[in-house]
Amino acid sequence: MTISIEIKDLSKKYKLYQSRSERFKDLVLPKSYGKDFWALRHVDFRANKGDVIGFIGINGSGKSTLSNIIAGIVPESSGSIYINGQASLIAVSSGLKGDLTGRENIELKCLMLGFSMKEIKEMQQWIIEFAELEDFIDQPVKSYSSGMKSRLGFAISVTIDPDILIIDEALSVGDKAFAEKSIEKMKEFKAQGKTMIFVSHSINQIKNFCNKVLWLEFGQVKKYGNVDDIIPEYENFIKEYKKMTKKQKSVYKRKVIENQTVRGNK
Ligand SMILES: Nc1ncnc2c1ncn2[C@@H]1O[C@H](COP(=O)(O)OP(=O)(O)OP(=O)(O)O)[C@@H](O)[C@H]1O
Repeated sequence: MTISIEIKDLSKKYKLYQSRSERFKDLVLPKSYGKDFWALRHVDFRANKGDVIGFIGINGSGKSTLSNIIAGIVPESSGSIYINGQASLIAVSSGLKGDLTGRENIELKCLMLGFSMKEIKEMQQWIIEFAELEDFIDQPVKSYSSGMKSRLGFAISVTIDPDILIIDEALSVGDKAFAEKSIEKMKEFKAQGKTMIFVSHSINQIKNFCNKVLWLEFGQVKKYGNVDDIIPEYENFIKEYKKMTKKQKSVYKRKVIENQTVRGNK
C-alpha cells in the first residue's frame, strides 16, 4: 500500500479575543491575552493511495480546518503532516481572487502550479465549458454567485489533475445538474485510483462515494474506519443529537467548547 497522507499528533490552535485591544495587547506585550481555542487536537490519521475518505461530524467539529491543513492553505500549530504528491482543495470560492476575472483566476492558479501559458491556453477552454461560465468568464469573480464560484473552483481543480482531491461541501451550492456532472468526474478520478477527501453533511453522498470515514468530534478523531462500520453509529448519534432540546444542545455545545478552550500561555 502506498501512503498518500500521514498525519501525526496534529493540533490547530486559534486565538479568540474579546476585543480589538485584547488582540493588539497579545501582539505587542509579552503576557498572553485571549483564549486558546483548539479546533483540532492530537489528530492521527493515514490514508492510502486510492482511499476515498468522508470527513463527518457536527458543525464546528474541525472538518474544514483539517481539509484546509491537508491542502496547505492553513498551517498546523503542532504535529506533522506528510502529503505524497499535490493536494488540491475545492471549496466554495477557495483560492479564487475576487478582483480578478474568472479567466485570470484560471491563469493565476495554473501558473502558480507551474503550467506554461501554452498548456494553460489548452486547458482554459475545457475549464470554461465545464464550469458553464462562458458569458461570465471575463467578469470579476466577486460578482459571481456562490454556485458559479464553486463551479469554477471545481473545474480548475479537476483539470490540474492533482494526486489528492479534497472536496469541501462544494457540491452543495451548485445546481443538481452540475452536482451530477461533478460526481461523474469524481467517479472517473476514483476509477483512476486517486486519493479523495469528501467533506459533507450528506450521509447518502458519503455512503455512495467513500470507502472510509473520519468522524471528528470536539476537534478530535472519534472514529476512523470503513464506511459500513462507522456510518450506522454516526446515524444513531445524529438522530439522538437532533432529538436534544435547544437547552441540551447548548449544554452539549458548552461541554464541547470547554473541552477545547484552555486559557493560553505564551
Ligand atoms: N480562523 C478561525 N479563528 C477562530 N476559530 C476558527 C477559525 N476557523 C475555524 N474556527 C473554529 O474552529 C472550529 C472548527 O471549524 P471548522 O470550520 O473546521 O468545522 P467544520 O466541522 O468544518 O464545521 P461545519 O460543518 O459547520 O462547516 C469551529 O469552532 C470554528 O469556529
